[in-house]
Amino acid sequence: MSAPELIRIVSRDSPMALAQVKRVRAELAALHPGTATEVVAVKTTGDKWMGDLAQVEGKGAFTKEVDAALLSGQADLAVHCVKDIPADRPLPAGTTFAAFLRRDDIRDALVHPGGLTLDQLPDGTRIGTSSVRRSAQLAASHPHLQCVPMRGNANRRLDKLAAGEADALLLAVSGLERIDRTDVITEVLPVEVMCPPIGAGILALQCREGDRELIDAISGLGHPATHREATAERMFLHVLQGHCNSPIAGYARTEGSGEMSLRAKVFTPDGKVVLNAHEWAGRLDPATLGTSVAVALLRQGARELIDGIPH
Ligand SMILES: NCc1[nH]cc(CCC(=O)O)c1CC(=O)O
Repeated sequence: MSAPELIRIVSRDSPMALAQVKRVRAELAALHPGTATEVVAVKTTGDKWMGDLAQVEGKGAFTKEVDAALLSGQADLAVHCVKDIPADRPLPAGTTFAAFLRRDDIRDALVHPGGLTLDQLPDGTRIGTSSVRRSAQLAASHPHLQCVPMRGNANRRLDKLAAGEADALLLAVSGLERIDRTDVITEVLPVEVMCPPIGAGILALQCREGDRELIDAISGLGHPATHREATAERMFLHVLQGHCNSPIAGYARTEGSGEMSLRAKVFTPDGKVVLNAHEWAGRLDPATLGTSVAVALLRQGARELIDGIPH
């Protein structure tokens, strides 16, 4: 198989994003030993702005500058967390997903410097999170805890925790693995306790549409089950027209039998209303499964819940 001599990889410049690029380079080196890679690191609006994401057109705050580097030809390949790619609009015109890497852990973890688990946290414990998905689920299951807004990349949040801005954090296990900080995890929360976001733990490799040789070379890094899961989850979010601050959670899972199911939830921010849906793919293709689960939630009133949150 022929592969380009040089691939310029663009990504955010956070420690987590750069670790993701390192994985991509390692997988590329194994598959195409003759191909050199270069890293183009960019700061995104989402990294620079520490206020409410909705105020900086939240959708795409972590992807806009990366996409621009790809489209302008400054780079050839973009690495994104699927979780951060808006699903309520198409990918930027002229770009396409060339591969989804094998999925990492999809769960969230509790980080509590005192070593407590979620059920052991005392009344009024301040959990640093700006995620409506996390705060709604916590409000439902642990109403005695208090969420305080916290943004910034995972390393910065750990610094803020150490500085006393919160008593505990919820962070993605996969993210902590990538920055090599699983040592701070005091409890990995089962998906039944904290339903993950759409696209959790998946890295997408995005190229320019016309770049045939590169797309062919990259597609060898793709993981088929992850690709199906990402497709089902993103179609689900697309049909719901979820936004960056949506009270939406869900995950597709491929069982040992090879069959995939998609479970999803929509909440009110106070966690008092939780809509649930779970369907098996059966003969449905992944995108149709995503549509079907979204429609099931829309029938239960999901539209009102999603639109009820400012964005
Ligand atoms: N919001 C930032 C972000 N985007 C993706 C991940 C985790 C890694 C992933 O799911 O791919 C994180 C950190 C977190 O939520 O703790």
